[in-house]
Amino acid sequence: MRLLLVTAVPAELDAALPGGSRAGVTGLAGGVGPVAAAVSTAMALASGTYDLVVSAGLAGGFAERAPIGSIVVADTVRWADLGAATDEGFLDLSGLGLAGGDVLPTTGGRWVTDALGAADVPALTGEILTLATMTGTDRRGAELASVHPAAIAEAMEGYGVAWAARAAGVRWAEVRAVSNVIGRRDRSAWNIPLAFDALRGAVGALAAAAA
Ligand SMILES: O=C(O)c1cccc(C(=O)CC[C@H]2O[C@@H](n3cnc4c(=O)[nH]cnc43)[C@H](O)[C@@H]2O)c1
Repeated sequence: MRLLLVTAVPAELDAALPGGSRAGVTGLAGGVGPVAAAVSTAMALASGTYDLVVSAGLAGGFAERAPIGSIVVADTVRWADLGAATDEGFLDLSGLGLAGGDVLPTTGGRWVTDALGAADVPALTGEILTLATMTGTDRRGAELASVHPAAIAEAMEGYGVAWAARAAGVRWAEVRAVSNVIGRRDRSAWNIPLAFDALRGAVGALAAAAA
C-alpha cells in the first residue's frame, strides 16, 4: 500500500508523521484551503504512484457530535460553502442549476476504519464538511449543525484532496483530530497538543497497516 498523507500546514505533518515519511507513507503539507489542497494533491499524484490519498490534520468538531481529542473519519465530504448566499438561504451548485460540488462518498474510508480498528484507535465516522471560511461564530456553527445533521466536523481541505484524487482515479479518505469546538472563535480553547497526540496515534495505525 502506497499512501499519500496530505495535511494543510507543516506543524500538522510533523505531528502526524514525525520525520515526514514512513515505510509506505509519504507526507505532504499542501497548504490551507480546498484550492491549495487540490493543486498540491494533483501535483503529487502526477509525479508519484499511490494507492490511497488521506486528507489529515486538525478539525473543528460539532458540539455533542465530536469532542476535542476525538478522531473523525469521513464517510462523505461536502464543500459546504460552495454556492450562493441568497435572501432565501444558501443554494448549493445544484440549487443554482450548475454541475459539480456533489457530496463525495469516500472510496478509501473503509480501509482507514479497518486500520484504525485493528490498532484499537477509537474513531467517529460521519460527514466532514469542507469550508473555505472557517466557522467563527456560534450562530454560523448552529446554522451548519442544523443544515447538515450528519456532519460531525469541519475542516478546510478534504474536498479539494478528494476532488484531485477522484480525477486521478485514486482512492481517498479524510481522517482528522478535533482540536476545537465549532462556533465562536476562541483560540485559547483549542487543545492542539491533545489533538496532535490523537492524530499521531491514528496516522501511526494507518502507517502500520500500509507497511
Ligand atoms: O496555532 C497553532 O499552533 C496551530 C498549529 C497547527 C495548526 C494550526 C491550524 O490552525 C490548522 C488549521 C487547519 O486546521 C483545520 N481546522 C481546525 N479547526 C477548524 C475549524 O474549526 N474549522 C475549519 N477548519 C479547522 C483546517 O483544515 C485548517 O487548515 C494552528
